[in-house]
Amino acid sequence: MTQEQWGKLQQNLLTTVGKNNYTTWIEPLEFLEINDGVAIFEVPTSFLGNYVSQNFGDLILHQLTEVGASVRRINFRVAANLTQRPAPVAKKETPKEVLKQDEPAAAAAAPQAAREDTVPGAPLDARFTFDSFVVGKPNELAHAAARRVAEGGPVTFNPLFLYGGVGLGKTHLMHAIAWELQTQRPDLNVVYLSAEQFMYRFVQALRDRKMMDFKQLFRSVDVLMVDDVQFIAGKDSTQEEFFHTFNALVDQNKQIIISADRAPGEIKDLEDRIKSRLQCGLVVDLHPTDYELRLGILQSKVEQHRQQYPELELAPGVLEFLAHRISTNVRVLEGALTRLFAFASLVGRPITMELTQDCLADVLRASERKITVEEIQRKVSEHYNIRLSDMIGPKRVRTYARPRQVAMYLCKQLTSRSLPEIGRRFGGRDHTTVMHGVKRIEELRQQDGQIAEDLEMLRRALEA
Ligand SMILES: Nc1ncnc2c1ncn2[C@@H]1O[C@H](COP(=O)(O)OP(=O)(O)OP(=O)(O)O)[C@@H](O)[C@H]1O
Repeated sequence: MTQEQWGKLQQNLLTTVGKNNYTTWIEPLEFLEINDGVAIFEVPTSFLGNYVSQNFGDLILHQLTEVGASVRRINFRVAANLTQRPAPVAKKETPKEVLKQDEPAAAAAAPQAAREDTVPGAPLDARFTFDSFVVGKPNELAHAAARRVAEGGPVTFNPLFLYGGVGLGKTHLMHAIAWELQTQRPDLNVVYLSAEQFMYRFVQALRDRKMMDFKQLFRSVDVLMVDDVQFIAGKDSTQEEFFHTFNALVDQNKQIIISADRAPGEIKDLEDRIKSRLQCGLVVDLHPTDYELRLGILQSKVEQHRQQYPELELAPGVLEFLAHRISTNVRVLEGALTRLFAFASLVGRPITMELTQDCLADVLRASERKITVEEIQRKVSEHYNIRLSDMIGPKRVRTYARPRQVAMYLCKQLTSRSLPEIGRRFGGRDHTTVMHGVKRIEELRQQDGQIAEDLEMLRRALEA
C-alpha cells in the first residue's frame, strides 16, 4: 500500500469515526509499511497505540483489506524519541529497547484487530520486570521458578502455578516473565491476560459467533499466562472453555503459567478436573513478606522515588519503621512510600519519623496487627521446643518456667491484655506471678545476650 492509498483510507476513516476521534486518534498514525501481512504504523506514544488497537483496530484492518491490501493484522511502533514508559525504571534504556518493550504491549492490547495470529493478551506493565523484583526468603522459590520459565527453554513443568495473598507479587512475576521472553525469545507468541479478560473474550466470541477464531487464537499461543484464575470459579462455560484451551496447549507442549490467590485445591467452585490439571505441574506459593523483604522492597522503591524527588532527605530509621509496622501487603507498603514522598515534597520538609507518623497515621492504624496471647504461646513453645501444654501447665522446672516467663513478657509487650488476663491464659495463674515473670525477663534481657536475642527473634516472628 502506498502513502497515497493510506491518505485515501484516512478520509474514509474520518467519515466513519467523526472529526474528533479522527483528529485525536487517527491523524497521529503514520503508516510505515506492510511487512509479511502486518501493517505497521508509527505512533507518538504507546498509550495512543493501545487505544487505537482496542477501539479502531478492527475498523482499520477492515478498511485495509477493502482497498486490497494483503494484511492479516496491524501493529504499532512507538516513535523512539517520544517514547515514555509509565514509571521510572532502574535500568537505563536505549530507544531500541523501549521500542521492543512497547511493541508487544501495543500489539497485546489489540483484541479487536485479532485474526488468527494476533496476540490476544493484555498490555504489560513496564515497571514489572525481574530487575525491579526484590527477592527474599518468602518469594525465592516462586522467583526461581519464574526465572526458569522465562528462559523459554524446554517445558519442564506445566503449568507453573503461582499463588499467594493479595499484593504479594504474582502479577509482577508474570509480567516479568513476559518481558523477559519478549527479549530472549521474540519468536514466541507470549500471551498474558487475566481470567476475567479470558472470560470476557470468550463471551464476546460467543456473542459474535466467532468461537472458531477464539479457539484458533488461543491454541496458537506458545506461552499462555492467566492471572487470578480463581475468577472463573463458578462460571461454568468459561471453565469448560478454559479446560479445553489448557489441554490443547499442554498437548502441544506449550508453557502455561497460572496465578491465583490460593492453592488449586482450595479454589471453591472450580471443577475437580481443572483443579487436578492445575496441580499437575509446579505449584509454588508466595509467602507473606517478612521484615527483611519489606525493607529490601522499600529500599529499592526509594531509589526510584529519588529520581523524581532528588532533593528530599530521608531520616535514618524511617524505612525500618515502615517495614516493621506495615506488614499487610506490598501494594500498601508502596502506596505509603509514594504518599510520604509526595507529601514531604509538597510541604518542603525532610522525611522524618514525625512527618511519617503524621502523614501515614491512617495507614499505620489500619495495619496494626493484633497479636494474640495464643500466638505468642505457640511461637514461644516452638522456639524452645517444649509442648504448649507444659508451658501453660503447672510444672515449675526451669525448662518450662523460663519460656513461660518469656511468653508472659511478650504478652505484656505486644498485646493490650492486663496482667490478670494474661495470668488466666497461663493456666489460671495469679497476676503477681505474671508481674514477677515480666520483671525477671526484663532484668535478664539486660544481662543475658542469649535472652535478648531470643526476644528479638520472637518479636520479629510475631510481628511479621
Ligand atoms: N518482591 C517484590 N519486589 C518489588 N515489588 C513488589 C514485590 N512484590 C510485590 N511488589 C509490588 O507490589 C505491588 C503488588 O504486586 P502484584 O500486583 O504483583 O500483586 P498480586 O500478587 O498480583 O496481587 P493481587 O492478588 O491483588 O492480584 C506491585 O506494584 C508490585 O510491583
